[in-house]
Formats: sequence, structure tokens, C-alpha cells
Amino acid sequence: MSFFSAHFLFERHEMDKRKIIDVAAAAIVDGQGQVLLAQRLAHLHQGGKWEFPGGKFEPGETAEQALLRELHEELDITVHDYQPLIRLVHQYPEKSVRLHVFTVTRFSGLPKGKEGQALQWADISRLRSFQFPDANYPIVSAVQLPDLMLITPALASFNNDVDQLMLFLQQKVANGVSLMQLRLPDCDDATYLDIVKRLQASGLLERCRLMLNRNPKLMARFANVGWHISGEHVEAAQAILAKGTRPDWLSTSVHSRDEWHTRRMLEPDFVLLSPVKATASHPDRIALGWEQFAEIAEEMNCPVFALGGMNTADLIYAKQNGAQGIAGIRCFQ
Ligand SMILES: Nc1nc2c([nH]c(=O)n2[C@H]2C[C@H](O)[C@@H](COP(=O)(O)OP(=O)(O)OP(=O)(O)O)O2)c(=O)[nH]1
Repeated sequence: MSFFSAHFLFERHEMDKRKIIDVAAAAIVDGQGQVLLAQRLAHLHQGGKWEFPGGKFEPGETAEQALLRELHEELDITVHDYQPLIRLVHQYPEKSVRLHVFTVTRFSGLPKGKEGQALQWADISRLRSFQFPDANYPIVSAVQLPDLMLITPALASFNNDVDQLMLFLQQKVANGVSLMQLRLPDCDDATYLDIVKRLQASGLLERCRLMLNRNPKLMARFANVGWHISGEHVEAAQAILAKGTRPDWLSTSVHSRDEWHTRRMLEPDFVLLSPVKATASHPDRIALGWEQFAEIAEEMNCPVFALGGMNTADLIYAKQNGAQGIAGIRCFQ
């Protein structure tokens, strides 16, 4: 072993041993596409950067108690409705933090920077232009993503009729679907390309983020679309990413902890972890169950959608188990 790798392993070990500081933070949303940001005071760790308001747990506090206390102390507001958004661990060179982030949807009082910090309501769609502490980038993704994701049924279920598929997608977007993955494993590349072009011309993509799921070379032909990287396309995707081409949004699918270790180098913006329950479409795969889902999701440090046998009644369990939300084909039919 070289000196450098030994030194790296030593540093890694020291970091792992280091105490992790628990912090509660809030994405306070106004229901009109804005979220409240606070600017960290210059003398603090990560000073000058924008953050989601919150602070460290006091001894014996739960995440929820820390959240309510911090928002009262820092912003002078009383929180009424909140739900878990994402939990992640980040190792800064000087300290390690575990951020417990909640979405706050209802509060009373007018937020003010009681500690002298600047506040601003920011457009959620513009969040990527702010300078945040490094730990926050997955939180920004979580704030920007919805909690339901549609995966398109096979083209055969529309009698191989692209018009029927387009109608179906129009209806889903009209009903509020704002994230969809165009999967369609049963159609050829020419038909797939045609469907993407029709979607781009339809105006639907102003209201719905489109994730393509195809060979990365084909996906790279389109602007303003995300890429979903399935197992068979990981190597091809790595080759394209290594050349510096990257879509705004990149997701991948994971079925086990071991698989995550081979997919994490894609640095996905979000992950689909499956199957949570047994499914008719993949009878050979053993269901993870919620407990194992939660354990693996916890390691991912990015938004994770639960997939496999989901229906909308599962959304609440998904969130309780650390998920951003649920994804599926049948749960939307
Ligand atoms: N509140 C908050 N903290 C964040 C975010 N991102 C991030 O890396 N952090 C880090 C910075 C700090 O190291 C730590 C939060 O500590 P803090 O200094 O704000 O905690 P506090 O309000 O309890 O402050 P104090 O009692 O130590 O003065 O978490 C974020 O979005 N919000």
C-alpha cells in the first residue's frame, strides 16, 4: 500500500470515528413556488452562504423538537405543519453533520432574522443559482422534486398507438404529475425519438420534468431532459459523463446495498430503490420491505423514490422511511 493510500485510509477512519453533529433544518415553502432562505452570519462555519433555517440539536432533543425550537428562536415563527423531507450526513474537512430536513407548510408569525441574518423568499426553480454549504445540494434537489413520479407503462398497453400514449400523458400532467420517466422498453429507437420530439413540441414539459430512459448516446441528443441510467447503460453513461457532458438531472435504479456501491459514482441527483414490495412485473426479485428500504436509503445521501408495488396510500410510509416519495406505473392508473 502506498503512503498516500495509507494516509487516505487513516484520514477516512478518523473522519468515520468523528462525532456527527445533528442539525435540524427547514424548507419553509409558501405554496406558490418559493422557499425561505437565510444567510449564515460571516463568523459562523460556512459563513456567508445561504442555508435552510435551523440549527443544532440540544442534548436530549428529537429532530422535531430541535426544528420547532430553532425556528422560533431564529425566525420568531411557530410551526404548525411539517413533514420529513430528507436526512443526510456530510463530512466537511473540519466537522461532520447529519442534517434532518423537514418541509414546513404551515406556520404563524412573520419570519424575521432574529440573529441579524438576512432572509429571502427564493423561487424554488432558481435554487441552483444560490451558494449553499456543500452539504445542501441534495437538499436543493429534494426541495425541487415532487413526491410522486410517473413511469410510463409499456407502449403495448396503448395498443402500440403513440397518440393514445400522448393523450394518457397529457391527462396525467393535467392531473398534477410533474415528474415522469419515459421508459417504453418495448418500442424501437425511431419511435422513442419521435415520442420525445412530440413531448417537447407539446408544451407538456413546461409543467413536467422528463427523464429519458434509453441508451445515453441517444439521450445526449436532447437538451432540457434528464437521464435515467438503468443497469445496462451504466458503463456507456460513465464514458459520456467522463467527457464532461451531464444532464441537469440524472437518476439511476438500485436494487440492493451492493448495487448502490457500484452506482454511486454516477453521482445521481436521485435514485429509484426497488422493489419495496413484490411486483407482477419483476417476480424474480425479492422485495426489500420498508425496513431494508430505510436502511439502504439512509446511506444514499440523496433523494430516493420507493418503487415496486406502490400505490398512493404508501406515500406516507415511504416518507416515514426516508423516501422523497413513490414512483410507479400502476399507482397512477
Ligand atoms: N441550519 C443549517 N445548517 C446547515 C445547513 N447546511 C449545513 O451544512 N449546515 C451546517 C452548518 C453548521 O456546521 C451546522 C449548523 O450549525 P449552526 O451553527 O447553524 O447551529 P446553531 O444555530 O445551533 O448555532 P450555535 O448554537 O452553535 O450558535 O450545520 C443548512 O442548510 N441549515
